Amino acid sequence: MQNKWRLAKAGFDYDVVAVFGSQSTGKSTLLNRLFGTRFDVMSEAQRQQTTRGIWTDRGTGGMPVLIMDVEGTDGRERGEHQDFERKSALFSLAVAEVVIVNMWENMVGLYNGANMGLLKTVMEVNLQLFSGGEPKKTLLYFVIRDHVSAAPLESLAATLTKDLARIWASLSRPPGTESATLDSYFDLKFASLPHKLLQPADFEREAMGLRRQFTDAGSSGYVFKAGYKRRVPADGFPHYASSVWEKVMSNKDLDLPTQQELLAQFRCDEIAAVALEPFREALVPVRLRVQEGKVVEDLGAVAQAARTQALEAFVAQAARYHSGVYGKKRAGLVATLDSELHAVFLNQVKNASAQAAEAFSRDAARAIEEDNGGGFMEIVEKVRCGVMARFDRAVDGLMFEGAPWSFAPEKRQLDGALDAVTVELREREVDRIVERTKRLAKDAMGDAVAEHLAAGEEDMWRLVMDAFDSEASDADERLAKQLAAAGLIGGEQRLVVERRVHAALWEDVLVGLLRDEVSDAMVLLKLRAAVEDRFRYDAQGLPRVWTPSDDIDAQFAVARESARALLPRLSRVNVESSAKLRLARTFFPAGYEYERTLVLIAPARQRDLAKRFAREADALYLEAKRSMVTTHGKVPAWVLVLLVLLGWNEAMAVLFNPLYLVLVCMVGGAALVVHLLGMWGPLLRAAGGFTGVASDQVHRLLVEAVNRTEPVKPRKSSSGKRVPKKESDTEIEYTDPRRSSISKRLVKKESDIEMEPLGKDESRNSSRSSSPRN
Ligand SMILES: Nc1nc2c(ncn2[C@@H]2O[C@H](COP(=O)(O)OP(=O)(O)OP(=O)(O)O)[C@@H](O)[C@H]2O)c(=O)[nH]1
Repeated sequence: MQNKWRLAKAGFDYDVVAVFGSQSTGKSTLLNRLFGTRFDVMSEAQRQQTTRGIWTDRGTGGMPVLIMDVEGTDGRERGEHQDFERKSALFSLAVAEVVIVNMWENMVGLYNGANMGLLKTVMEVNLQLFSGGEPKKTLLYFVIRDHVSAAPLESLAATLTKDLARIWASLSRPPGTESATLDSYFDLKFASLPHKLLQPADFEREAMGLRRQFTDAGSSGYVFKAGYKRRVPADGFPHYASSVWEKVMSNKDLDLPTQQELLAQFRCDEIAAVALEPFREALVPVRLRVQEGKVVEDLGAVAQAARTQALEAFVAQAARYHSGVYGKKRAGLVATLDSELHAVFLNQVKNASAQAAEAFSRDAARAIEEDNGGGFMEIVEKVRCGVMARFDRAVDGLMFEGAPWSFAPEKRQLDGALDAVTVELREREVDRIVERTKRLAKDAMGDAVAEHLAAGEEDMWRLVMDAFDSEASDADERLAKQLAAAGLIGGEQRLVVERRVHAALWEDVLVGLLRDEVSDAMVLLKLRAAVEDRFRYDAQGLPRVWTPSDDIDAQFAVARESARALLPRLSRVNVESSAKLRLARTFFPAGYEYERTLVLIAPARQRDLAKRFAREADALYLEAKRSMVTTHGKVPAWVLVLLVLLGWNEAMAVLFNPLYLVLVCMVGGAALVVHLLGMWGPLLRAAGGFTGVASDQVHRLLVEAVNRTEPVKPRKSSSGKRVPKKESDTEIEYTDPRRSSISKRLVKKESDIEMEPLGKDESRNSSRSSSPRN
């Protein structure tokens, strides 16, 4: 249809004509005249059958007509294959809309002649083919050859019509067609041609006139009327013809409606397959990009164009076929197109979703970071709107008219993912606010806590708790303002955050500060300050100078006991006075056990500290005793006598030497002044200190001198770090504890503090002070 006759794209605009008749009656000659074909014509000299089987050709001069030259009936050569006549008639009537019955004039009226048998066969097979459905008319065009008699064509036509009616009446018709008349199945048309050999010129002229009826659609006798068409689209003709032929040759029932449905199914599938090819090709590049995780901007447009093109190509060809089959096949094609598109679209939506979630998380975090005054929720909502708008744009392009899909579930899923990111960001924001609140609280409470604990007064916990309560109230106020400004949360959720902040203020801030204050070094410092406060200074805060009349033991016992009483007080937080903690159940988060944080110094550590304090206190006591011996020691009488005897000459020399006398008087005067002022104790201590410093200096110089001669490796700690020199390790300045807090007097950090030498226990203490806890 395509390669030889160029008719495949003709749709329904083509016609099929077949010629029947007895053998060698000039059928091929007639067809060649009418249609310009080149069917073989029997040679004049050799009378034998020329046409065997059925031959087909297209009319020349652009005629969209297929002509079938059918083997003539009564063929002697066929012999036993008599049923070929019936089969060829069945096939021709199934395919051709116009059947030319070629006969000699002298055959007209011969009812028992070969032609009548042929006509009977034609009518029978026609009934077989069309009785099932809507009757399809066929034009029977009788061409009477060698019309040489005087009988007019009308008379011949009437004779033939009568014969046909008789045959029709004699047919046993299938149920439902009993009352059907001949003309409900056939139109009859008659023409005659002069003798080809006797009247060649007339023959040619009239043959040309006949030709116009087949070529000139405008002529009144035009034979190819729309009602005769078998409605087999040109591109389906080969399949239809071969399928009919197959049925005919295998003697199977042949009904045209079924054949046409089968043809429609076959052709619609073929057309759909062809239409799908460019569609799939157009999708390949975008599908690849989508599979790489990209969002393809023009995916919707590309897909829609490819889909429309495929459908149009299908409709253009398939719509000519059986409407029921076509409808189903079209729906099938649409389903295939849409399912392939949907798979790509789903990937695109998945990519768009992932990109939206990522962009939201990143952009929102950045916008919060660069916050220029907008509230948290305002910022997040703005970013979210932008992200969702981008997602909608990517998805909207995929929703074209009649599309059976919706991406609402994917959008809901994305909404859920963005909600989760929002919650995460909000928690991070709340964490930041809580951290800020904690920092402020630490700054605010740090000094007060240190001061109250350093004073160690009976009511120190009340003061500490007052400070905590007040800070907690301030923090609540600050938090409420910050949360409101950020538009973060309110109501129940705010209460939850508040309680979380309370727990942080309590444990991370206050208890943290308190634990710093009750480290070993700090506790020992406090205890020592407490004992010194009572033992070394009098009620007016002046340093004591011990005299033999003082009861050092009693004074020391009182001072030590008062200091010892401080240790248990420091060991546990007393929250009785806190109004906030009285309502701990609603103040802290549910399940928070603040009681476990109350113990600051465990009993074992308390015992250890008590021992270490006792040793330090003993040192104070011994120092006090020594100062009294130094100040008030008595010189024995024999020493004085010995002194007079041995120093008589020197004394006389001094007395009689004016220079020495003046010097002695000055020294004596100064000593008298010191004595009268009661300054011997401090003076001796100052002298002792000076001697100590001088001895240290000498010691250092000696060590340096030795080191210069013999290099010594630097002393290292177990961790490999250089250990500072002992001489500069400790630098503690003591002043009146009633005038400033102990904490402020601590110049070096606690780990650097080293107590005074304590004889045999020194090594044990020093090893304990370098333990990890310290
Ligand atoms: N008398 C007469 N002879 C004709 C006419 N047309 C053709 N012939 C001759 O009849 C013979 C058979 O012609 P074909 O055209 O081959 O006849 P056919 O019916 O096609 O023959 P088969 O294909 O063998 O059945 C040829 O020798 C023709 O010259 C005609 O109109 N009148």
